[in-house]
Amino acid sequence: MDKVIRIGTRESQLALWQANLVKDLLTANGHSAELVPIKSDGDIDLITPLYEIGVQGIFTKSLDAAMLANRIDIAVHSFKDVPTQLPKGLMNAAVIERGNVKDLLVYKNDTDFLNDTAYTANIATSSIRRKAQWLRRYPQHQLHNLRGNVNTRLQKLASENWDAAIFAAAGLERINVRPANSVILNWMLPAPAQGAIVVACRENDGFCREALAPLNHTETALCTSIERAFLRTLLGGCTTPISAYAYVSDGRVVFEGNLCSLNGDRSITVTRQAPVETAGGIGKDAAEEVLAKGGDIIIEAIRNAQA
Ligand SMILES: NCc1[nH]cc(CCC(=O)O)c1CC(=O)O
Repeated sequence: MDKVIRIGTRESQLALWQANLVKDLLTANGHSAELVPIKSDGDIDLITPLYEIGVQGIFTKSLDAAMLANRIDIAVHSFKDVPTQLPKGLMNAAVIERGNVKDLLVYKNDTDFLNDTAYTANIATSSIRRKAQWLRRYPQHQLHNLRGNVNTRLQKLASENWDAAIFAAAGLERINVRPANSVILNWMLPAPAQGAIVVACRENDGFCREALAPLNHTETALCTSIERAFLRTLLGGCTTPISAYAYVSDGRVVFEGNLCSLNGDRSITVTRQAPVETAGGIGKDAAEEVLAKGGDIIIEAIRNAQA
């Protein structure tokens, strides 16, 4: 009998859903696996916006520590929460096929306010990427902080006097809590790796690496690695409104990346296309173009504002 693979997970409904998916995939391949729920700092303080906490990997570091201490064997993460610099000794061993990548607006009554330029709508999100893109499109709106897991955020929206709140569609759809009052924001460019799930393990754990290899979805792994290379090249250690999305169409990777100022008054978008076989470098390339087009000045301004 195989050893039982210990799967570390956060305790939110979405995290447990994602961990159970990985457990089912491993079990279907003949492995034994069990869930080990672990609290993350990002789930304990639900008031402070994440960009103010400023810690890279706030959702992932408790699981990373548990893996390095050999209390769990693998960890399941929303890929967009994973820092581009992994702790020494850990590796991303599989990227699961991507779900819905888009952002979703959940509204209270109707979406008429989107077409009424005289109305100051109240929109809730704690994501600086969503804030910046929203303000670029709707500069007259008022934004409010909204933290917590998907379920707490939906409850908070119901109890506050806000017009709408922004979520990752994948988060709501996976656990079946997408309200009827919701619309996909097709114009909003998602966070790098949004909608994708990654499974990490110890680099020296050959057994888990082999068990996870068949779970890797090549196309999702390629697209998210391009998006994360864009992020890594732009990110000088500060929290910045950076978006990126890559997908494969007719054997080609189509990429779009964006860097925005905090209030959305400046925005640089870069696009790239390349055949799948040679697309590995287009995320880094695109980021260098953003920097050359004035992105370095936007990043410097954000760094000064956050210092
Ligand atoms: N930052 C929190 C987070 N991390 C992953 C998801 C949703 C699932 C995903 O994007 O893969 C969410 C919630 C949200 O952004 O609304």
